[in-house]
Amino acid sequence: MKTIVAETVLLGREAFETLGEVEVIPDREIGPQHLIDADALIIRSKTKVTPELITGSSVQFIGTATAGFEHIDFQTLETQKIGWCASPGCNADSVADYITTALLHLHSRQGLELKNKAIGIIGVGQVGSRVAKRAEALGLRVLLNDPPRAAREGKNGFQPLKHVLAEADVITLHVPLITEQPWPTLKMADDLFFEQMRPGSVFINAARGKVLDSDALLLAKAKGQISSTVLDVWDPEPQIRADVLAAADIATPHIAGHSLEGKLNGTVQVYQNACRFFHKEPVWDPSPLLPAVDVPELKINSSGKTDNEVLAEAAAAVYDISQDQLSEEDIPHFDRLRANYGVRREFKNTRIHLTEERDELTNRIRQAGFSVSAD
Ligand SMILES: NC(=O)c1ccc[n+]([C@@H]2O[C@H](COP(=O)([O-])OP(=O)(O)OC[C@H]3O[C@@H](n4cnc5c(N)ncnc54)[C@H](O)[C@@H]3O)[C@@H](O)[C@H]2O)c1
Ligand SMILES: O=C(O)[C@H](O)[C@H](O)COP(=O)(O)O
Repeated sequence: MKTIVAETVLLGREAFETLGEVEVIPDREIGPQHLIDADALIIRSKTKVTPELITGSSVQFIGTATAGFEHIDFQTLETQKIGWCASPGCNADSVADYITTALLHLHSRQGLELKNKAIGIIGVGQVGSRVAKRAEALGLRVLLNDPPRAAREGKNGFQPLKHVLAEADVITLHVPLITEQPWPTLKMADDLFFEQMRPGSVFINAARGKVLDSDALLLAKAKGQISSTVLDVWDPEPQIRADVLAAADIATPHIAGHSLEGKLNGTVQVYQNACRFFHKEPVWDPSPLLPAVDVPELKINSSGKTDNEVLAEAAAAVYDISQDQLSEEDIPHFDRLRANYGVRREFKNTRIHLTEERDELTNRIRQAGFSVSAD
């Protein structure tokens, strides 16, 4: 069996060598010539699966080690009877850590009030539902919008978009990029969306760049409709727009899902699916390859501090989001920054020790994604 593996698939060679021959190729360079005699193609989001790439190849299975999968043309897969999988939820904790850190960063650095304010979560799937839990830990009232779920499960607990935009002080997008009716998300954050938002709100996009109409964001910002902007995803990537970058208070190179666990879970999910597809026994175990956690234990002197001050200290110690801040000089290096991204471990690996017993704070720290104990 021969597998073509995109270069940024973490430990892709190690995993797929247990099934046979592996060729590792830079993500954007994978071409039809590589797939002539390949059985499987394992990618992340930078490799676009188009008819030109796979027509005439011998590929039987394509796996993407990512949550999003709009880079795959499913009509061609169906016509060619090629099996596929994505990696649902692989990096949902990573994105939830990112959003929690971003909110706490704005709280500490820009005085963003979180307690008793409202957050509107657009798209309540793997990521959105985790963000909801974390947001409650920060004292935010949570408003949920997810029309596909509301249609399937009933409207209870979900609100119409217009209502969420009008009520929330923070809006965060966690929808897939969808171009078809009945619930397209392509440029869903347009002029009308921003007009309906509460003046002075915070806007966050860590979903996909094309879910946002960048010009509408710039206009909303110019009108003072938005107080702070957090952008992890861009339209286009990797040549991101300098004017949009300049409008973002927190600007990162599409790394919200790039925790070590997020990337590794993706590889494990595609490996297991490929094994099932080719009727092979999965034998690869990545756990001996995992490096030690940087901050396994964190002692925080909580006395005299608010819950969110303690949470901000914990979040910044585990993940300092300012290290990922993009500047205009970084634009030509966007892909490289992502490919060489350092090791970031998830909150859940860190145990927080408080210097005093505070039951409510202990619960909040746990709900924000950390382990916790009082000394
Ligand atoms: N920045 C990153 O690193 C990163 C990491 C992971 C995921 N993502 C992006 O975030 C998206 C969401 O991830 P997920 O794992 O939660 O996916 P998911 O499929 O579990 O959840 C998406 C949710 O959005 C809802 N939805 C669809 N259309 C909608 C609409 N028009 N309005 C409101 N809700 C709608 C769906 O019903 C679903 O509940 C992914 O598709 C991916 O594009 C980005
Ligand atoms: O959809 C996802 O899982 C994330 O956006 C992921 O980070 C995208 O994949 P990448 O561009 O990192 O290969």
